[in-house]
Amino acid sequence: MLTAAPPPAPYTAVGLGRDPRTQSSTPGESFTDRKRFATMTHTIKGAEIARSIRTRVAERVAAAGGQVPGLATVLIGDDPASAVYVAAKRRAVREAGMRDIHRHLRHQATQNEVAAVIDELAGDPDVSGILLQLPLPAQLDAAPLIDRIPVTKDVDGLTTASAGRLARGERGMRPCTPNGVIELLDAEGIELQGAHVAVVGWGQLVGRPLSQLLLRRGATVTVAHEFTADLTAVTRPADVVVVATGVRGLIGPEHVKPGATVVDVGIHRTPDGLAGDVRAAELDGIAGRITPVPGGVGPMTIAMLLVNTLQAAEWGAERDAVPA
Ligand SMILES: Nc1nc2c(c(=O)[nH]1)N[C@@H](CN(C=O)c1ccc(C(=O)N[C@@H](CCC(=O)O)C(=O)O)cc1)CN2
Repeated sequence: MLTAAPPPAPYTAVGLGRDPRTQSSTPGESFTDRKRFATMTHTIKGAEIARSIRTRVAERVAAAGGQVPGLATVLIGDDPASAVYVAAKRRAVREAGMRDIHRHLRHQATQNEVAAVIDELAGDPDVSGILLQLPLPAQLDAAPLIDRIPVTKDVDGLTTASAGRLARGERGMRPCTPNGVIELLDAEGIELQGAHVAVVGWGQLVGRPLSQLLLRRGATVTVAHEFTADLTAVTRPADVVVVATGVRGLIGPEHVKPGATVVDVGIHRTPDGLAGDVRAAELDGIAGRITPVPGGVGPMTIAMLLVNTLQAAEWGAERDAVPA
């Protein structure tokens, strides 16, 4: 059944319209003026929130006994960042008491070789979920490979079928990072219904699915990107700004309304360590809340992958159940 998104409701965030931090600044106002109203910027502890989700998943796995959920990770090539992420996912799977299944193909793997591995995992009853780590080497076409993953095992929520289910508001797997962003906002008690959320980034992994999830929560969503002509005009009115562009340091104080929540999905490896798409230090005392890099959204991606794998195992058990 097609269900409509919930109607907009009055914005219920505490203090809106009274707290000067939440009021848009007037034209010509300097950042120094805006800082006059500043209070402490709260750092959203994504790593802690992720840890508590992972603990709850592990408890559910232990309580279920019998059928152990299994996650199959497929890594092609030797991209160092991908290797780090896959290793972290596999560690999290084992810590949760799940079965860790892994396939590593050489960088030159062909489309047919990868397809054969996915087909083999798709038919394996011990595999509850399949994850094809992205990005793939240039000779491979990701979309048809992702679409070989059965929708019931699509723990990344990236198949065409899962994306369609999300667009239509039907039951299905949601991509891990956008799901993690919503979890973070919920954990912080940020009211989404009626809030104005600016999503900066249009990618399939984060921006597009996140905008759909937010719409279904009753947020007023504006989607922008690094080529938006006047990005500030889009982000400054927003109560929540989520940034997933892959452009390091794109967002600074000029883009953010005092008191707004800023969620940084970007991760860049620099000589000074990890950095995000947001110039976080410059937002101190301006943003009401901000996610750090590292320790913000990244760990949530892995926690939500475990949640999806548990869900996939439950769907697998339902599918395999013999009717009485
Ligand atoms: N098939 C997929 N590929 C990719 C996805 C995805 O969701 N599915 N997302 C990203 C990368 N990613 C997961 O794969 C990911 C990114 C970051 C983290 C994380 O925990 N980051 C830490 C820092 C760790 C480090 O980089 O040293 C943090 O932010 O604190 C986990 C997973 C692209 N590919």
